[in-house]
Amino acid sequence: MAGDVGDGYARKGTTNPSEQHEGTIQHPLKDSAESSSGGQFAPLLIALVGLPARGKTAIAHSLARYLCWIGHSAKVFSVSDYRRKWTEQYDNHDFFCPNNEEAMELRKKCALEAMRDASNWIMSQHGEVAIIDGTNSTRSRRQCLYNKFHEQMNCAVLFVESIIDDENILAKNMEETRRNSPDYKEMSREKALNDFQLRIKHYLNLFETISYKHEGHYSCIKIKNAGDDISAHRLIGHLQSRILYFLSSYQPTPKTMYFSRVSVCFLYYRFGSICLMLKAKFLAGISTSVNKTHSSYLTRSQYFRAVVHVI
Ligand SMILES: Nc1ncnc2c1ncn2[C@@H]1O[C@H](COP(=O)(O)OP(=O)(O)O)[C@@H](O)[C@H]1O
Ligand SMILES: O=P(O)(O)OC[C@H]1O[C@@](CO)(OP(=O)(O)O)[C@@H](O)[C@@H]1O
Repeated sequence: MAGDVGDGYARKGTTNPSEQHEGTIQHPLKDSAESSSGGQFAPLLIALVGLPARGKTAIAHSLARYLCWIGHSAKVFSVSDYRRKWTEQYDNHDFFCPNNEEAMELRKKCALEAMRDASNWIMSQHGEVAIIDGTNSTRSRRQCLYNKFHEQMNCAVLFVESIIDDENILAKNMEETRRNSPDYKEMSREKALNDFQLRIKHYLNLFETISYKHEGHYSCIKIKNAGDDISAHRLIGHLQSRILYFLSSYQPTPKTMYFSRVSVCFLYYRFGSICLMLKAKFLAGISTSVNKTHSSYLTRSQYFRAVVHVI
């Protein structure tokens, strides 16, 4: 159906992405036999799947960093960014209630926009791996993604679902989302956690995990409880295997990075190598000292004490 974003929705607006791409679209790489069948050299669309607080955004960005690192152009299209573009400051969980028709329309519009931008990026900028970061929580939404990117554009499509049923991991993730999400920056901790719980409850009414019975033709990776378990289904080609390899060893632990500014004085010009040696020693000293004494975040004064200790 033209403009159908899944969930039985046909968009009425004028910038309907599927209107821009009537029929089959040819990617610049399509001439190769591999790409024409959505094979291993075709552009790849990765769609994250999962309830809120399942690590989708973190996975999407880590994957994009990894793919760029190994030489592929990769870009994340985050549905929540589109939502924030169209809405005022987030009010409360009612926005995610399936009975909230106005919000449902807007959410579908955002999903369509993310798809449109991802496909434009693939087509006009020769993007190789577009990653759609959204809940993609129903079978029909996934069908819509598949129709657009595989059937119409001949891209390979890979779904990556993150599942968490471990209460401790979930509680930790919810706390982190509460702390970092722009949605909750104006809310007290208690109110935000409560709201987030209700938001997840709304999703639970409609959410459908990827079912191999009904969706067995998709390429799919499922990650359970932050990597305790990982399974793959119908992966195609080298790139998807590398993605599986990356995700199998991916550990979502928070990392802290310390930056230190070291100035090189005029003596550098006269005693260059000695200065460089001192600089290296200084940096190594800071990191050893910091690692020895602090396993997590440092306060400003702890940091300066560590620096003074090294000097
Ligand atoms: N593979 C993973 N499984 C579970 N949790 C993860 C994973 N990767 C990251 N996380 C953690 O999940 C929390 C929420 O992450 P986020 O990416 O914002 O979730 P979502 O996009 O699903 O709402 C973060 O604390 C993040 O460190
Ligand atoms: O297609 P929908 O379900 O609206 O998904 C996008 C939504 O996912 C949410 C759900 O909480 O974030 P996220 O990707 O971080 O999990 C919302 O921020 C965002 O608007």
